Amino acid sequence: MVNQDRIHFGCAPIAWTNDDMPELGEKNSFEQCISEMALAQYTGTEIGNKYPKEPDVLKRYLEPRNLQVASAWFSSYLTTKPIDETIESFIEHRDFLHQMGAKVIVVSEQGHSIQKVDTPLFEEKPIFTDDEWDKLTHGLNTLGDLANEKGMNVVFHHHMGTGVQTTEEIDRLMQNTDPQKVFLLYDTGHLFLSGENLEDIYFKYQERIKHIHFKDIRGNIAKDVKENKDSFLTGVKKGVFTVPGDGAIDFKPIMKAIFESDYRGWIVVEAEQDPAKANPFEYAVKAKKYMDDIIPSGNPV
Ligand SMILES: O=C1C[C@@H](O)[C@H](O)[C@@H](O)C1=O
Ligand SMILES: [Co+2]
Repeated sequence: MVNQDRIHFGCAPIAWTNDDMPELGEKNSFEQCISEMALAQYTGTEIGNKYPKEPDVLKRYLEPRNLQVASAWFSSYLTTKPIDETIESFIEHRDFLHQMGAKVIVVSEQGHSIQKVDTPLFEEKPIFTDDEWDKLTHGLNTLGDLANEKGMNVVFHHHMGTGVQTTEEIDRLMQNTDPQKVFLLYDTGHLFLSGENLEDIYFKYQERIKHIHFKDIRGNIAKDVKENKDSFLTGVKKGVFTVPGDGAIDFKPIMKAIFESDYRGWIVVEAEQDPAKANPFEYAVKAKKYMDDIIPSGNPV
């Protein structure tokens, strides 16, 4: 199978409107967002808070623009709340994504997360206890079973400011979950900002990686965020994240590794920054051009 049939490029709405900080891009409309993604030659999207909630309505907007739903974020609280609460909201989310034709469900553990809290990102990340790790890994296996019921997969999102951020934490999560039930989302921006080795992690988990987020890091701003003890969201507002090709990450070896592996699925450009400073359409176009340029030769997309 040629790569154009197995690897697809999507774009996340977070560059137009940021669900964590609705004041960023509040005037950008849903239709502007999806029309600009399509114009920039993406064929998939994730879901933002301005998207219609009813599958039939959303399909009516996406189909004429040749956009599919790649996935959508789900916050689990397996370490801090009764599992039944997570299961109930997960099933609703799973069924919506299933109706939209998505194959993977992005799950991030938000128990003790400082992602949305005004706390120094590099000093205060949570560290799970052994008991919390057990709750998390057992709970994820349960969510994995629920996803598999619909022919879908859970892809776990390691994330800055959460209990699963570093290589050691990703290793522990992968080792203690069932490889048939829990897969990995590979997010370049979070790995780089955390100081992890991107290629090592790709090679180690290539069989379990079923969804990819591409974002780049502005090195000077990352340094500033660290020195100023800024929070995650302050870092975003300062512009720590940008699109692939615009920052410090070398995406060429990563793209090569992805195309030479058996990866099938989406590469979603997900670069949250202030749309008033970084025009989302211009950055989406720039990212697509950069990615097309670095696809290893012999793999037209
Ligand atoms: O996948 C993601 C979804 C966002 O809400 C999150 O904060 C971002 O950093 C991310 O990687
Ligand atoms: Co991400």
